[in-house]
Amino acid sequence: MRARIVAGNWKMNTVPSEGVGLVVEILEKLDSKYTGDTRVILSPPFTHLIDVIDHVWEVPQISVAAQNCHHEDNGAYTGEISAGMISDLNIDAVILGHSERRQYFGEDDALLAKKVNAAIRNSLMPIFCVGEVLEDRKANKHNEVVTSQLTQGLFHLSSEEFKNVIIAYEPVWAIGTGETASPQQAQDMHKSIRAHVASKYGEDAANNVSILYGGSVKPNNASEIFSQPDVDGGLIGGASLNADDFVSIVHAMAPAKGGLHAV
Ligand SMILES: O=C[C@H](O)COP(=O)(O)O
Repeated sequence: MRARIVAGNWKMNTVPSEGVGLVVEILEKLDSKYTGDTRVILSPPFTHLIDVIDHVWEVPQISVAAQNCHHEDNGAYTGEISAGMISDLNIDAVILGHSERRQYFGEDDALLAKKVNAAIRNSLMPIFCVGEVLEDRKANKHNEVVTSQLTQGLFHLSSEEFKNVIIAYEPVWAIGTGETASPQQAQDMHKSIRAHVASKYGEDAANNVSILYGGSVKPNNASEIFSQPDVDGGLIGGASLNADDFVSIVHAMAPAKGGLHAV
């Protein structure tokens, strides 16, 4: 059974002291011995990773993810951070392919495929983001765009490696805009992604991969989106910066939806 996950992507927000305050508040509100059946992932900026992992490492249901990594393991890449450096901090995962990385930093599928390899090589789970821009959606090309992103960026992995992947569908037109995909639009895309995974890796892999929705998820719309059968949780941006909102979104994952496997 696939994991149900709510991940908070803090993006380039909070200074380290504020980040520690946020994680402490989240832990208080979740209960510091959180044992809920929704896995929680916190993804702060690089500068806060050590502080955040220090606060959550004893809570088995909470993991920490970095927001990016370089595709090489080391070398003359001033200012960059490798997957091995992140992994050595006992971080579990890394977000790759976020639309902001694709849009503002020119990351294409070929580069992302190398970053995915670096993550897997260093025991980090890639949280691989895909999603179409508004023009693609209007031109009815959204499925084509997303399946191509998956094929080019992820589907070079072996079946064994693919077991460590989380997919996040984030329609670019819904990120930070207050506009969400409708629950049906999210379900349709998640179903299409799962079918595409099945065509490459088989039904078991498709049933076991967690597919998160991201794009203006808030406490007032999370339950409806999460209730869709192929939506296994969320990748939350803005609302993850407010402990009350984030915890309320974690609680919006319906317990009846199924079990959990280790991430
Ligand atoms: O990684 C998170 C997504 O970009 C969603 O951000 P948002 O919840 O602020 O729309």
